[in-house]
Amino acid sequence: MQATDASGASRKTVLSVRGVNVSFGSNTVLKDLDLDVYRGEILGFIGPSGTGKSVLMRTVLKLLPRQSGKVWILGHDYENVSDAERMALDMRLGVLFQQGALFSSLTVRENIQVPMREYLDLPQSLMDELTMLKIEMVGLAPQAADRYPSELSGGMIKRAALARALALDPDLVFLDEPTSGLDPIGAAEFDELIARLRDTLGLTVYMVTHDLDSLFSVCDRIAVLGDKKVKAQGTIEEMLAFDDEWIQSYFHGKRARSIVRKDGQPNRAGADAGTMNG
Ligand SMILES: Nc1ncnc2c1ncn2[C@@H]1O[C@H](COP(=O)(O)OP(=O)(O)OP(=O)(O)O)[C@@H](O)[C@H]1O
Repeated sequence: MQATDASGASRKTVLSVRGVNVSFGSNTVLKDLDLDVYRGEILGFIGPSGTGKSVLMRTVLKLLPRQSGKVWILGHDYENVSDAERMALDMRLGVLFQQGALFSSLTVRENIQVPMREYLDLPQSLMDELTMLKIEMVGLAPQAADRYPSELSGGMIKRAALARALALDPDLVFLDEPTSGLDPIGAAEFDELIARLRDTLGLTVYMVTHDLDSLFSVCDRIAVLGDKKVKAQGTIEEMLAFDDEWIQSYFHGKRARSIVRKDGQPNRAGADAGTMNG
């Protein structure tokens, strides 16, 4: 699908959400929500706690039902595809859930091979080879392959979970708060890794985050959830100038001061130094 942005440039849409409504009983979480994610971008998805960022990600992935609305992924109506098309589409998506969600009884190698076993029919030797490539790609030492999640640090768990999300060479990856729980240096390194993978693999990244550093240092665009819909989307510069109380206090509040300059422009040096997190 092609879309035209505000500058008139044509961009390929890899995820398109239109008019999505999600309620749990009388609790309406998302109402008439629209969102586009473009090929090759890193989109940061933010919003106050409990407003439905995870619900949207899970709804898009069909892990939660929606009452109405449409979701197109990589040009396909995700609701109306055959089982075979759905499987082919699922292989092009990678997901990193909050806390990593690795299987605790499996080693890192076995965790990474779960999607390979589910979707591919490969000899064990080839799976082992591919696994070691993924491990290297996310910056883990080869010895990490035989460790169990309980033997890994928080940062290693995130990297292992990312390696699993990349197991099938996806086009689009969903990351739910990938840097939460990491110290500022670990978080900055993880951001760099995501940016590098986007550049080298041509990934499109949909990232739910609370991390101001990530927004400033790696996100190309930001979408803000509020009032049950996407109430603003654009570049960091556009967000800094956006006339909305929550967005202003988010980007100009106490936490943000070291990464937003007095003139309201992003202080890239401050962001790169990884001085803020969480
Ligand atoms: N399976 C579910 N059943 C019922 N209510 C749910 C379910 N999942 C989420 N909710 C509700 O949906 C709302 C949004 O939750 P969600 O976890 O998406 O928020 P969030 O924006 O991701 O929050 P945070 O930033 O704190 O992670 C909350 O009110 C939550 O209680």
